[in-house]
Amino acid sequence: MIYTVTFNPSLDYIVRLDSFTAGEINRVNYEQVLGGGKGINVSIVLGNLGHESTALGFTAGFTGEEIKRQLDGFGVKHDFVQLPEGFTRINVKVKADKETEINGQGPDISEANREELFEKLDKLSKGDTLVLAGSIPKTLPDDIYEKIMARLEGRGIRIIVDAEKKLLLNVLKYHPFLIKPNNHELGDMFGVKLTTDEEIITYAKKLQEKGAQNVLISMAGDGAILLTADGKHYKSPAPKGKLINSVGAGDSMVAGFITGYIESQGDFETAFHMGVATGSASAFSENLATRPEVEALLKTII
Ligand SMILES: Nc1ncnc2c1ncn2[C@@H]1O[C@H](COP(=O)(O)OP(=O)(O)OP(=O)(O)O)[C@@H](O)[C@H]1O
Ligand SMILES: O=P(O)(O)OC[C@@]1(O)O[C@H](CO)[C@@H](O)[C@@H]1O
Repeated sequence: MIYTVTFNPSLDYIVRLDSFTAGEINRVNYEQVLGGGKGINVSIVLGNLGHESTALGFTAGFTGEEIKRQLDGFGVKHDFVQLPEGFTRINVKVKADKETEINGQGPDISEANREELFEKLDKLSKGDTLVLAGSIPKTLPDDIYEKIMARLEGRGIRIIVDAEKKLLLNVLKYHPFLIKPNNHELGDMFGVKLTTDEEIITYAKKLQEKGAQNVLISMAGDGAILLTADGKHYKSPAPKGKLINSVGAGDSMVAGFITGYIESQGDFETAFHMGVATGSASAFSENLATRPEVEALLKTII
């Protein structure tokens, strides 16, 4: 069984404008409200690709209800800890000549709420896959990722982590099966700007030295690089197409990778290509990738 955890889900309010000027009234010419947050996006795309998962995490208020309603519409199972107060954040994604994102901070989460999530995670068993993804609201301790990994250590659960900086660096000692920073996040972790593939591979190896098993570096329109635990690396260009909405492209890549890995019974190259094609299929669409869209792009890169 696959589980995703989104510590800080969001209702993404995506707007398009011909131009955007800070400090003035700007009128949009397109708007959409999508339930999101990284783990939730992974669950939605897994569902689109034909794999069942359960979305876990914390939801609150009317925005949390809307996310659950949308997940029900997609047929995605969910079992969130319901917070008694506050509301799940609204993240604003402004698409004009440049892309601007305003991500909310998220509701308060008490120790008792946290314990409720831990109890749900205690039910996972050998062979399960767990995706831990995204930022955390300010009331969660920044060792929450570590605490979960420590609690599940030695249980035979395949853990995938998609988070930034300290949240990611601190879990490497628990040997996550896969991590997926993008090239900018990889550079930020070491305080460097990475430009060439060689530099990216060098720094991705440093994450393996710190404990990560497999490292998938996404590079938006430049494709991706995968370093596997057995010392191999793979590089793929991104499929060609028109960028429409990159929100969730990285999460889609994670869902595609899991799908390829499961369907090929553990072949990393298949998983990698499926990940790249799924990321791009989402980037080329208003909504998250569907299976026919992914399969059409897959043919162009293998
Ligand atoms: N402009 C693009 N053209 C083609 N493919 C793209 C483009 N942007 C993203 N992708 C695909 O999606 C994958 C993941 O994208 P990206 O590196 O932007 O992830 P990310 O930074 O984690 O994204 P996000 O946080 O928005 O989900 C890329 O490796 C690529 O396959
Ligand atoms: O603030 P975080 O948790 O880092 O990112 C949240 C977020 O930007 O990630 C998803 C895209 O990857 C969106 O659905 C969501 O708004």
